[in-house]
Amino acid sequence: MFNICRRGPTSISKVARAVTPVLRTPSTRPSTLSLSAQSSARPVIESRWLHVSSTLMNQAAAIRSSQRFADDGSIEQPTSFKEITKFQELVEQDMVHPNIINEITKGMGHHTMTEVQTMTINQGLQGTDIVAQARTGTGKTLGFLIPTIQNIIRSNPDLAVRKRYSRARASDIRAIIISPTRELAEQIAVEASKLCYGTDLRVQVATGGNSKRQMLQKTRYEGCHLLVATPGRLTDLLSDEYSGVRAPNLTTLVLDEADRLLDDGFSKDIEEIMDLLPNRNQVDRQTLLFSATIPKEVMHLVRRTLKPNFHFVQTVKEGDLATHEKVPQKIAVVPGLENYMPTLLELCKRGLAEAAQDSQTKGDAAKPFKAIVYFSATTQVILAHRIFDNLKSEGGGMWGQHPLYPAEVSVMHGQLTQMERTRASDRFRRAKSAILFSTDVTARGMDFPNVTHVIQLGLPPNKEQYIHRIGRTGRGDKTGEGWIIINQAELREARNRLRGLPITPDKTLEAAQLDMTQDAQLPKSLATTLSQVADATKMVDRRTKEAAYMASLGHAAKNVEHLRALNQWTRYGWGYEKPPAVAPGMAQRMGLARVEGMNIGAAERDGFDSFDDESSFGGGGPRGRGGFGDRSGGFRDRQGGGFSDRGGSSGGFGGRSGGFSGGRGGFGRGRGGGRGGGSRREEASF
Ligand SMILES: Nc1ncnc2c1ncn2[C@@H]1O[C@H](COP(=O)(O)OP(=O)(O)OP(=O)(O)O)[C@@H](O)[C@H]1O
Repeated sequence: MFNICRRGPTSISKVARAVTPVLRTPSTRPSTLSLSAQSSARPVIESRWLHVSSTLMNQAAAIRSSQRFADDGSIEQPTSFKEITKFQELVEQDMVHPNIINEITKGMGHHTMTEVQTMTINQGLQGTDIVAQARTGTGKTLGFLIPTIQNIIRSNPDLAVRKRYSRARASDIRAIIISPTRELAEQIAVEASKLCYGTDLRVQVATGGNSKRQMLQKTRYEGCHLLVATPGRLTDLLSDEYSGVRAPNLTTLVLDEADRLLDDGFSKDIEEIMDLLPNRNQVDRQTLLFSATIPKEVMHLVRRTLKPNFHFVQTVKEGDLATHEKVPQKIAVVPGLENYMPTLLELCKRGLAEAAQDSQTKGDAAKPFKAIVYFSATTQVILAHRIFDNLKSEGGGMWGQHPLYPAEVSVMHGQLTQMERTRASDRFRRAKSAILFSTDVTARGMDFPNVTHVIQLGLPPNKEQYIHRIGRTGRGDKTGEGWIIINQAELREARNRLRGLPITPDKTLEAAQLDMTQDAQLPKSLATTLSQVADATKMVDRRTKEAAYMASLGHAAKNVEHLRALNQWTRYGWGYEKPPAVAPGMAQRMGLARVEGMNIGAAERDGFDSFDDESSFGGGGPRGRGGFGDRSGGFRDRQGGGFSDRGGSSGGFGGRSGGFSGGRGGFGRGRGGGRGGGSRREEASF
C-alpha cells in the first residue's frame, strides 16, 4: 500500500518500524538551537533547559556532520540514538522541558509512551518532517503536540515558564495545527492548553461557526503562539489584512487527519494556507502529518507537503488490520431499510440490559452502554434521532420512562449551531450511558471517553471512514464493539468497500431477520420493539421523513435496487402508500423519470409546504391508506384504532391493511388492527 514512498535502498515503512529508529535527516534549525545556547542567566528550570537545548544541538550537529562528510558525497548512514519510551526520561535526558512533561505524567497520568508516540516524539524532536500512520486512539495527539510545543520552546526559551504578564501578540504564532472539524480543533486546543499550562505559551483556537470577532479580540489581547484551526477559518484569518493574525516565524505546521485535509474536500484550502504562510525556503519549518489512514491516493500530496527527506512512521504494518483486534466488528444484513430502526433499538436495548447486568456484579467498575450511531446524511440523523426521542415504554403512557433509560439520546450534525454542537459533544463526553446520533463530524479524532459501541447504519462512504468511525471505541486501553447494519441492496457494495476488515456476520438480532413486508408471528419482545418504533415514527412530521428520503434519493439514484429499497422503506417503515413525490424536472435530471415505483408528479398540497426543486424535499406524498408513519392518520387516531388513517381495521405497520401486535400476535397485514390499536394489545394478531 505504501510502496509509493519507497526511497533509496530501505523502504520508508521499514525504517519507521525499526525497533530503534534512526535519524534519517539533519536537524533543520541550527539557528534556533544556537539561539537557545546563547542565553545563560536563568532561573533553575530554565538553565536546566538551556542544557536541554545544547544537548539537542549537539545531537543535531552530529547528524548534520555525518551527512555533510559522507565520503562519496551521499547521505551517510544516520547515527542511531537511544529511543526514549518513558515520558519522564524525556526530562531526564533533557529533551523536553519538565513543565510540559509534568502535565502529562502528573496531570494526565500517562507514564509510558505508546508505540506511535515513541517513534514520533523521538523523531519529531529532531526537527524532521514526519508523516505518521497509527491506529485510532493510540495517542497520536501527544505524538505531535510534544515535539510541536517543545520545538517552540527550544527556539524561545523565555516561553518555558509561565509569567504573570504575557507580552505575546497575535502575530507571534510559532505553530499551527489544522484539523478538518471544529470539534476536533477544540479538542486538540484543550489538550495543547493542558500541556502548555506551566509555560508561557498561548494557545488559541479558530473554527468556523464561532464568532471571528470574539476570537480576534481574545487573540489580540492574549497573544498566540500555537493556533489550532479549521481550514476555512484559518484561510480567512491569514488572508484578512486587518486580522493581525500572522505567523512570520512559523516553526511547525501540523495537519491532523492529514489524509482528510489533503483530499478533494480540503486540498484547495490547504494549498491556499501554504501560500499564505512564510515561504519554507526563507523560514524553515517542520511539517507533521498524522492520521490513522493514509490511502495511496493522497501520498503524492503528502510528499508535496513535506520535505523530500521526510520520515514515515507507520505502526500499522502492511497487511495488518487497520482496526483494533480488541474491537470485535459485526455486520447485520437486514432485508430492507425499514428494518434499520427496529434493529437499532433492539441492539441498544440489548446493550443497556448487558450494562445493567454488569453493574449488578461489578458496581461502579461496570461497563456502561455508550454508543455512537453513524449515518451518511444529516437528514437521516435527524429522522433517526426524532424517532428515538419519541420512543415510549410499553404501557408507560405519555409520561412513561424512555425505553432506553438511563441512556441520554442526543444528536450531532452540521446543521446545528456551533453552540449546540459544542453542548452536544460536551454532554456526550460527560455522559456515562448515552446514545449519540451523528454524521461524520465526529468520525475522526474525537476522543469521547468510554464509548462502548459504534454502530453504523448503512454503508460508510469508504473504507477509511469505516476505520475512523470504529475508532471512536476501543481507545487507549479500553475495549468496545463495532456494528454495521446494511440492507440487502448494499451487500455487494459492502463486500467491495469493506474488503479485508475483520467483520463477522451476525444473526442474533431478531429485528434484523424479519421480513417486514410479510405476515409473521412474533415473539413479544420483538413485537414490542416494532410497536415502539412504529409509534415513535408516526409522531415524526412528514417533512423530516421526506427530507431523509430525498437525501437518500441522491445516493440511490443510479441503482435500481437501492431505489426499490428506498421506496419500500417509505411504505413499510413509514406507512406511505406511495413514496414522496419527486417533481418531474428533478426526476428527469436525476434519471429517475422512468424508474418503476417512483412517484413522479407535483407535490400534493396537504397542509404542508410542498417542494418542487432540487433544493427541496420533493413534496408531500399522497395520503396512504394506512401506516403508522402517515401524518394524516395512524395508530390510535380519531377513528379509534389501528395504525391506519382509515381506522384500526385497515391500518398496518406496513401501510397496507394489516398491523402487528405484541404477545403471541403477529406482524403483518390484512387482518386488521381492531379497536384500540394493535400494538398495545397482546392478544391481537394482524
Ligand atoms: N501514553 C499514553 N498512555 C495511555 N493513554 C494515552 C497515552 N497517550 C494518550 N493516551 C490517551 O489515549 C486516548 C486517545 O488518544 P488520541 O486522541 O491522541 O488518539 P489518536 O491516535 O489521535 O486517535 P484518532 O486516530 O482517533 O485521532 C486519549 O484519551 C489519551 O488521553
